[in-house]
Amino acid sequence: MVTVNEAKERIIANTETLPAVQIPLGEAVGSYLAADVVSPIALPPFRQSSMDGYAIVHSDVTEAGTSLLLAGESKAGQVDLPVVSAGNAVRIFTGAPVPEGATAVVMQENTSVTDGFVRIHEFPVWEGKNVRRAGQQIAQGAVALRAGTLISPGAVGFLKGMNVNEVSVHAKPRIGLLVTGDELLKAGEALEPGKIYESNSAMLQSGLAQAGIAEVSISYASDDLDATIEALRVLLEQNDVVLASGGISVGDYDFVGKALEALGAGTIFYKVRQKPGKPLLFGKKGDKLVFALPGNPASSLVCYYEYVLPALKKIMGSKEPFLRSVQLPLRHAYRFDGERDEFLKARVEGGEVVSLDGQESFVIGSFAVANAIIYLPVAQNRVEAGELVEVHLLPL
Ligand SMILES: Nc1nc2c(c(=O)[nH]1)N[C@H]1C(S)=C(S)[C@@H](COP(=O)(O)OP(=O)(O)OC[C@H]3O[C@@H](n4cnc5c(N)ncnc54)[C@H](O)[C@@H]3O)O[C@H]1N2
Ligand code: MOO
Repeated sequence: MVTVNEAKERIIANTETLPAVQIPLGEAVGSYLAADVVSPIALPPFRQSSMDGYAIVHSDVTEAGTSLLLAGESKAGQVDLPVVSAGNAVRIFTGAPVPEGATAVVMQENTSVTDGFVRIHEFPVWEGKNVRRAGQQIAQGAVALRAGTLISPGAVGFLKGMNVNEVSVHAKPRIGLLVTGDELLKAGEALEPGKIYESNSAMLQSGLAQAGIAEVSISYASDDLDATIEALRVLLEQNDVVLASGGISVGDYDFVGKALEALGAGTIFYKVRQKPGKPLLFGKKGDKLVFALPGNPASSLVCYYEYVLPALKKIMGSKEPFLRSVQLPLRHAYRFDGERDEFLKARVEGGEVVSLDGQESFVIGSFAVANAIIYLPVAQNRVEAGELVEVHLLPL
């Protein structure tokens, strides 16, 4: 049995980031950059107006009410531009090039036009007002995004704007998922005595999809040693990471541990001093990782968020693989006995956190409405209302 921290350390120490692959930017959301991206151009590429109004020489405006001669126009995309000289103003629009000679733009709401003259109703107008400098967002040749950055929609917009259409990201792991349990029914089958509907595979697959891993091979094995060995053998051959659900405790029909042993997978740890999820096993066969997740749905999902997801994020190149952790006051007092650290399904609401009803490991309904997990080490087993606790935010 290892502690929570030791389990996390061993996982990170035994997890390698996958090599880089070049992919179209349009497919990169959810991937992590494998190399710094250097901007091939300055952004903006030229001086731009940030307002619809008039481009002027700022020092011409000596008082509110100064009149300037209207001398041409610059609209977005225009190539041939007038030059702005002292005493003149050029009509200009948002995003349009600021003509040579102009040092500021006055928004049109602060002007009035009569007989070919523009009256400026503001004072002072400083140099650079309403003008976006060339390279103000990023200079040509500067690092736009660092290796390890998650490609988000914002990152896609940023890179597209500099005409970067392909990126070097870390490859995503191929995941194999083994579902065990003779009591499990597939979707649509009629409910029978002693049976339940299988839900862990879809739950884990949704978590993986949210982490940007769409392809998961799922196998099912009956509660039988040979069937479990064969299914795991194939999954280990064809994937980078294998997850197994159920069959990892001490019952007579729990075969996942024995099957991994028979396949020569080394155990890096078995059992974590935690509730739920105690019987978690983490092992390795060559460079393939195996997580045997306890079958209880809430145990399975806690282990997924706290251990599997960080491993997968490190494999994909994330430099911050664990759930974001914050300290928040607990709304209610909470006590527990026993020797295991606790992970509580929780909701962060209005600057505090509340633990939800239904903390048993077979209860998944509380997870369905949770947005966080509270982590309470044994040393903090008597928490008063308002006391700070460690909260891990779910990636929702
Ligand atoms: N004598 C002991 N018994 C148990 C111990 C122990 O230390 N000594 N540990 C308990 C703990 S803690 C957990 S957690 C479970 C883990 O058991 P397994 O990983 O072997 O899981 P199963 O027995 O196969 O299933 C447990 C539970 O979850 C349901 N289940 C399983 N798979 C699915 C699925 N795909 N979808 C939905 N539900 C699933 C299953 O029907 C069981 O109710 O062991 C305790 N026992
Ligand atoms: O660890 Mo089990 O998940 O307590 O029920």
